[in-house]
Amino acid sequence: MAPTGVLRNLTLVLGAAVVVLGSLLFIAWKLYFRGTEPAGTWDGWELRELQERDPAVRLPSSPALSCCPQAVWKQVLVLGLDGAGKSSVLHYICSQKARTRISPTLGFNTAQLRVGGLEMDLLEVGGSYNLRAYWPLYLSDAHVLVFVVDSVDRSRLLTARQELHALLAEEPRLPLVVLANKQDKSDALSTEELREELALHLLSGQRELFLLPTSATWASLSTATSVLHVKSLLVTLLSQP
Ligand SMILES: Nc1nc2c(ncn2[C@@H]2O[C@H](COP(=O)(O)OP(=O)(O)OP(=O)(O)O)[C@@H](O)[C@H]2O)c(=O)[nH]1
Ligand SMILES: [Mg+2]
Repeated sequence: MAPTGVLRNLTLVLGAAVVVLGSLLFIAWKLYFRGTEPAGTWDGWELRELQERDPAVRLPSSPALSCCPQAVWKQVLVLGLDGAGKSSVLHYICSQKARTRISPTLGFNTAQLRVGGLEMDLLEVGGSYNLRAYWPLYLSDAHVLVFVVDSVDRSRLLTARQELHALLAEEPRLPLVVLANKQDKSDALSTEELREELALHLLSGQRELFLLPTSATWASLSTATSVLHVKSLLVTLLSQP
């Protein structure tokens, strides 16, 4: 391999390692301080984008004093291939607004939502090839996995299926919410077709498993494919004892 190729690969690996370290630090930070932030409502949300170059610098400032120490903290891990719509879905869930332009996630995004006594951290790890190797590191803290699939991207369905099955092989009980995203597109596969293509029956077993059609566009705000249904489902799932 030419020296420039080696250097490029080395840079990619180092970049990804920095991302992972930063996000693990962030999770540790959240675990350490969980329950010490003020409670809010669906309107009380934050979305942070932490890029690969300076993850530590962008860590949140010191948390506020405790007002609701009894709040229950849960983490939702949002994964899926690059371009599937993870950031769009997150943004929509948190702000109830669709975004017309969104950049690929180079590291990870995190958002916080509070509903009554439930505090949810939603963590998206980018879906590009070099970041997928790190997905399994985030599973152990997750209470629910949301896996977003581009319902139009037929050529990569097999890859999505392989990544999902590999991830869950070691997690037989982790609840799974699969989002059949981009249902607004005319050539989108239906949820039944996707259930088959992703071989979801092999993943059901002991876990709770849901497959929802979604669309993270303005036009779908009040339709059956609205991402807002995901929000309700997550609250229901995570409110269980
Ligand atoms: N038509 C349509 N486009 C969507 C939908 N959701 C996302 N998109 C578009 O798909 C592209 C990728 O969306 P992202 O949200 O960045 O995808 P991602 O899964 O976060 O990708 P990575 O961060 O690279 O892993 C963007 O151009 C979005 O505007 C949807 O429901 N319908
Ligand atoms: Mg993204």
